[in-house]
Amino acid sequence: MRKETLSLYAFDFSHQPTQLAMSMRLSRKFRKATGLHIPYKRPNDPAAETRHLYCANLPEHDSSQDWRSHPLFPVCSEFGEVETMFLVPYKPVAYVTFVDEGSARKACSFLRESGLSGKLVHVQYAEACEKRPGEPNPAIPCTSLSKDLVVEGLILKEDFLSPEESEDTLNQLDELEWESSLSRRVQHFGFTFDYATRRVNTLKTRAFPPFLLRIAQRALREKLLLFEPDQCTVNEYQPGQGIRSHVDTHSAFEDGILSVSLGSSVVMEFRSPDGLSKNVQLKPGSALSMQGESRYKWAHGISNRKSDLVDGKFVQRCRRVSMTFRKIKTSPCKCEFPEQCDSQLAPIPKPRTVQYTDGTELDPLTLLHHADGDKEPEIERRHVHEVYDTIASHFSETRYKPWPKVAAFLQGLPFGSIVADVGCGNGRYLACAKHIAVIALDRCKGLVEHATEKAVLHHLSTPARRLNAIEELLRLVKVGGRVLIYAWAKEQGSESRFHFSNSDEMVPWSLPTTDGKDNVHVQRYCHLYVEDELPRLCEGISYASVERSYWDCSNWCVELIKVKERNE
Ligand SMILES: O=C(O)CCC(=O)C(=O)O
Ligand SMILES: [Fe+2]
Repeated sequence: MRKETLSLYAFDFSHQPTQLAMSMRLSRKFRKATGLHIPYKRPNDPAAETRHLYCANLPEHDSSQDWRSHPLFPVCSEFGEVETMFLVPYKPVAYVTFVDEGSARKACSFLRESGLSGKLVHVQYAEACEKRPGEPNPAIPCTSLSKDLVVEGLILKEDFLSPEESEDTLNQLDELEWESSLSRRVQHFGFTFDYATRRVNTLKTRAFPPFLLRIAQRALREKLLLFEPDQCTVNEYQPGQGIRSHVDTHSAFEDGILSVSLGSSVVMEFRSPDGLSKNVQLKPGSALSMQGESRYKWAHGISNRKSDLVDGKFVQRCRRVSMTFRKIKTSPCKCEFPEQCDSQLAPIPKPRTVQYTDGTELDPLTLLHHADGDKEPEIERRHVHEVYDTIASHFSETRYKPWPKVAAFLQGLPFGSIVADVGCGNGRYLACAKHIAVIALDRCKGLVEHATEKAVLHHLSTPARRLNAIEELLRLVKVGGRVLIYAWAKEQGSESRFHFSNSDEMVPWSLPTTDGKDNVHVQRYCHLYVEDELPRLCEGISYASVERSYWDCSNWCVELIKVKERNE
């Protein structure tokens, strides 16, 4: 019974379900077993001839070997330039990408007729397909050796702790209390680092225990740390858990950040703003020191997956515990990388007045006081709706990553839930959770079980309109349904480019022009929420209760539950 009801609403949001990989079973099973995605798929049109060939029934190979040493390479090269080959691990299968379709066609006919080394080869055309987020990219080199690190300022000391010391340290950490407010368990020593704001909380302190002090002293002697650390964060990662790509806040910490690994090995990914990627395997007992360019310019992160690809082989992850040692910074950062530096970010100009097309010129915030009754306030019409119409496509290009806590909210909803995403923008949350149906609000009156609202409430210019919007969201959900609301915070995190002094501000948006001339700046009206403002606004709503209220990604957020019908 339950199943039947669910199947009505459980939409599959994976785009193009027909586009499975070349050998569908191979690809699915392979991905399940290894976590690695084959970067090719069967062409949409079965008759299409592409520049990629799928070749099966090949002689056995070692997928970590250089593809140029595979016997298929010289044969294919006879017909044109081979751009790359992908040797599928554990399978006698390879994909060959030529620079042009003509060469692929010739090689395809030859291989179909003559095979390889006297053996029949099964050949089909394939299409290249994007790697999915979180899957290892076999094209990014991964090293576990210090000598191969090519990121300036990155130092890897493989046997920093002996296996006995590593085990002993892990046991000592496990005897202490873990905090579990994040998705990962953490411990803080010295000052506390707040992962939400990515800033240090200088009030909370907990002394370094002697075993951590000893490790810190050794790192200092070995120049893996440049300053005596006064902050250490211990992170626990279960298989499948990671940390999103980030540059440790420049203004929060001095140069020289040290990560010591315990338990399992993991691959840490480094990305430079110039588009370069490098992967580093961190083995248990190793110490990775980020100094200079690697600390200030490169972002580092760990993908949420269960195994990593190292030298073409899969390494399963187990529980990993890392100790990150840092020295907090008390003055603005003056590094050589201003584009990555929160202390040196240039603010977008904020003119006092705006010249409107009808010739009038005024300070837009003066419009705020002319809001009258039910009519759409002038400030929202000119500085929210008209502005978003102008910037829509550029805005959408810059908003593509789902925020983890919003995604977690969606993922935590019961199977088959129906969700209204109010203010869904370019729909970046549509594919976050496949077990729920995310539908347009106005088409599903009365059907919606839960609602999320992001980036709408902070554009409403009066308290009455804000309350109305929240009540409207609650009207849409059933009793027991949840409403998640995000609204911009006056207290911005360190990664934010904005600094707000007032609760109502004009926030510029810089729009690139198509003719390459100077960017145009448009002004968006925003009401910035202070701590507790959202829950206080909701307090007067008798038919809903505030389940949670928190700060995330420079927004204040509330999660409400509708406890009864409005008029009950
Ligand atoms: O777990 C690690 O090795 C790194 C942690 C990290 O990058 C951080 O806490 O900023
Ligand atoms: Fe970090």
